[in-house]
Amino acid sequence: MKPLYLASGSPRRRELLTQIGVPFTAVSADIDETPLDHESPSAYVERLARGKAEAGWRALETDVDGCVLGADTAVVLDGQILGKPLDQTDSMAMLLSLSGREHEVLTAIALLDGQRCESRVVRSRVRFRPITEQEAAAYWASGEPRDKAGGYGIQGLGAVFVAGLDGSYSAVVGLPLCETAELLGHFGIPCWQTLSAR
Ligand SMILES: Cc1cn([C@H]2C[C@H](O)[C@@H](COP(=O)(O)OP(=O)(O)OP(=O)(O)O)O2)c(=O)[nH]c1=O
Repeated sequence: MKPLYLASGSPRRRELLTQIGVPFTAVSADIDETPLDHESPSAYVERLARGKAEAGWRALETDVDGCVLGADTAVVLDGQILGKPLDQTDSMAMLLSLSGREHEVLTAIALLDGQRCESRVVRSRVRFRPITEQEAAAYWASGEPRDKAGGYGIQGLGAVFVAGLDGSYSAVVGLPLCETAELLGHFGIPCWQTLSAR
């Protein structure tokens, strides 16, 4: 089986990939995440996922037989991309804008080897219950929003705001496992084999 590299510094993505039993090595893939003018959220996450996979590939140098997986997640409200909060004011404004409403979470994955790159964009809808200013301040103080797109983590304390989800839970956390497993299969890296060998 080809060695797999995960081009990500996200602990969530590492945990999710571990969940489906595929052995991998994490490599860093720092790229510029500034959206282009007039770029749609879907084009944005796909470009970044591909860019992270390519940056990971360049970091490998010697292992030309390997495969590199990159991913990117964006929270989208009224067509606007909400990134990671800059500070408490930004975080609270983000959370209060999501309060009592539905938003989209887009996660793109890209898988690359020496010959080709394949990518997918997974779209989920998340509905938040109304959130008070006091709750938004207390949530910031918990430390959870800091490194997360849209300023919340569905897998953590942020779950108390989530009244509904239509889509992929793992995609909201950062790596859509159904689609990731499918792409890995296209590149000759089956999850099932590893799972049945446990
Ligand atoms: C919406 C949401 C996002 N997130 C996280 C997943 C990602 O780590 C982060 C989105 O930012 P990304 O830029 O997609 O990822 P990252 O910078 O954390 O990691 P890397 O680029 O190195 O792979 O937000 C959650 O953990 N839970 C959630 O519910």
